[in-house]
Amino acid sequence: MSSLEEPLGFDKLPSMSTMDRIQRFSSGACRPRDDFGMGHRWIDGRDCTTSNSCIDDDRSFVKESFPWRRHTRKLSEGEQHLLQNISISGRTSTVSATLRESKSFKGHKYSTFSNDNGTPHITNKISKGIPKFVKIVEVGPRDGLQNEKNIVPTSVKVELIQRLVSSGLPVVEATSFVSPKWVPQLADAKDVMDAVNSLDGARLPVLTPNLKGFEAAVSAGAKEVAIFASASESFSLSNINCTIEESLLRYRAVTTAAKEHGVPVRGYVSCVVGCPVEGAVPPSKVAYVVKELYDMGCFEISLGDTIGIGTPGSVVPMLEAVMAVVPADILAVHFHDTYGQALANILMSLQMGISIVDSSIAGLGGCPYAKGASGNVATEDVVYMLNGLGVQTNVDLGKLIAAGDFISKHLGRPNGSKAAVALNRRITADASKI
Ligand SMILES: CC(C)(COP(=O)([O-])OP(=O)([O-])OC[C@H]1O[C@@H](n2cnc3c(N)ncnc32)[C@H](O)[C@@H]1OP(=O)([O-])[O-])[C@@H](O)C(=O)NCCC(=O)NCCSC(=O)C[C@@](C)(O)CC(=O)[O-]
Repeated sequence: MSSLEEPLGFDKLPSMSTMDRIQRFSSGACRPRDDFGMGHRWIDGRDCTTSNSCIDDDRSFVKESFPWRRHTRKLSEGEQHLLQNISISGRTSTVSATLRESKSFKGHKYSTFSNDNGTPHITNKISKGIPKFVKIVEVGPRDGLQNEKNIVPTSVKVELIQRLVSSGLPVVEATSFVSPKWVPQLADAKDVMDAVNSLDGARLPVLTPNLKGFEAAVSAGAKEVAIFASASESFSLSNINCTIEESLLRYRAVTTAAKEHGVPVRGYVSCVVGCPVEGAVPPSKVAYVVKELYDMGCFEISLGDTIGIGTPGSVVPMLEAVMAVVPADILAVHFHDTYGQALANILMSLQMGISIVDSSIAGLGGCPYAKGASGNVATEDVVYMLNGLGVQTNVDLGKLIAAGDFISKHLGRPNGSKAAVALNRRITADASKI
């Protein structure tokens, strides 16, 4: 497939049905860890043995993990109550007293999906396995801006980074030390780093495509770097002008130098489900590149759906293949939202044990070498969803929205976050009970 027209589905991927895969990875579907030769960290809060059973004996959950199966059994009184209140037929959901509001934003409220009156089963089944804390890696100042045609002044980039850091984000990717001929927008990387180096409260990694970039980054004061490989040969060539194997060779040089300097290295793998040129990318290829980056010492590896083409149907087998070769807790997911699938993919990834999510303020972004791909999932939308799930991020949504408005205003376009737009317009006044 050479266009972005069709979503990748299981028909393009080997064996095992969607249901089987998803259920296998639901927190309730404990599996023998010997299958994958890994520890059991990936199943959050549950201790699973090699006999495919869980110590907390939640076998019923294995059968009943997902809502589409609910109709096969009799609902409890509480469950019926909840379902009645979540009216699918209505235009807006009317979840009422069963849900408790818990957060406020700019004087109006938005809720956390927290259930307190006799409907624990459904909620537990959906949220079990989802981590209590998710680390958000903000990529807006780098991934978000790299594709902007008009050069954004350094002072605006710096203010954006300051605002993002002050919102509580633990990691803000600041810029890239790449060739200015390839990405002119980030030619001011050194100046940006000079201005933000002294900021406290967040790590500020930068992208480095080779040793030259790494050395420039370190001299500019970067304390963490990221290398970026691809699971697609074509994308590797168009993005960094070398094959996958050549890139791994370069990155080995970078990770070796980084070890000497005591600089942590994050790894990226692009095109983890699809490539704009090659179409579907086999999960085994993604797993291969991930393992290479892991073995060369990357402390964290981000899986990039560069063109935003993935659905839970293609993301699950990809994660399955990757989790077979590296531990889930070093993995991050990085979804572009071209097809509006990013939040669904994130939710599924969380249910599979991922606890690090990349996102971009106001949904900015797109790769200059992946034409047609839109921005990353908006950080505001991710935080809104996680708040709703009761997952901690330590991010102040109000400050985040202000940061998104700031950069959107500068770029002269509407904020790409739906949550930000809704909360700004206060159109959620009534929906705040949802
Ligand atoms: C990798 C290169 C440099 C190869 O580019 P090249 O042209 O093959 O490099 P070269 O080694 O032949 O050198 C050519 C010139 O570039 C210079 N050069 C060489 N390296 C650097 C450097 N680090 N910084 C500054 N200058 C550099 C070098 O000094 C030389 O300068 P000249 O002698 O012509 O004056 C180039 O292809 C490049 O910079 N690519 C980066 C492209 C990019 O940033 N793409 C967006 C990244 S986003 C992404 O990958 C996806 C991600 C991470 O977001 C996740 C996802 O969504 O999937």
